[in-house]
Amino acid sequence: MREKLEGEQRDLVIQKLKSNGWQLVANRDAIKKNFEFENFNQAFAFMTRVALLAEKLDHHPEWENVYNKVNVTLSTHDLKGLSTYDVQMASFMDEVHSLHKK
Ligand SMILES: C[C@H](O)[C@H](O)[C@H]1CNC2=NC(N)=NC(=O)C2=N1
Repeated sequence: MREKLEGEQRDLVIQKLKSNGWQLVANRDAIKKNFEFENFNQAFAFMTRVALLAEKLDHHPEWENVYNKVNVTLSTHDLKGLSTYDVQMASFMDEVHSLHKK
């Protein structure tokens, strides 16, 4: 279920995300992380796996890829903020990254 994160729940979630290398974006309610891989192939494999979940949830990352780097921002556009889907996407990305990293 997709819910906007608020109050204490939001604080707890953000604390956990920060401990996994996510940062709050300065001028909007969003989180970001830069992922690095061995090479382009690993980076693209990561993006392919993440894309399947994004389509399933109808929840898409803002991201850019240059060779072995994928810079990601997550936010829920129609709620103008962070939701449970951003947290789900972030943890999935961390999990997939740990399979693909050097
Ligand atoms: C029409 C379509 O369902 C919406 O535009 C979806 C697509 N993907 C999305 N992705 C994200 N991150 N936030 C949204 O609000 C969103 N909305």
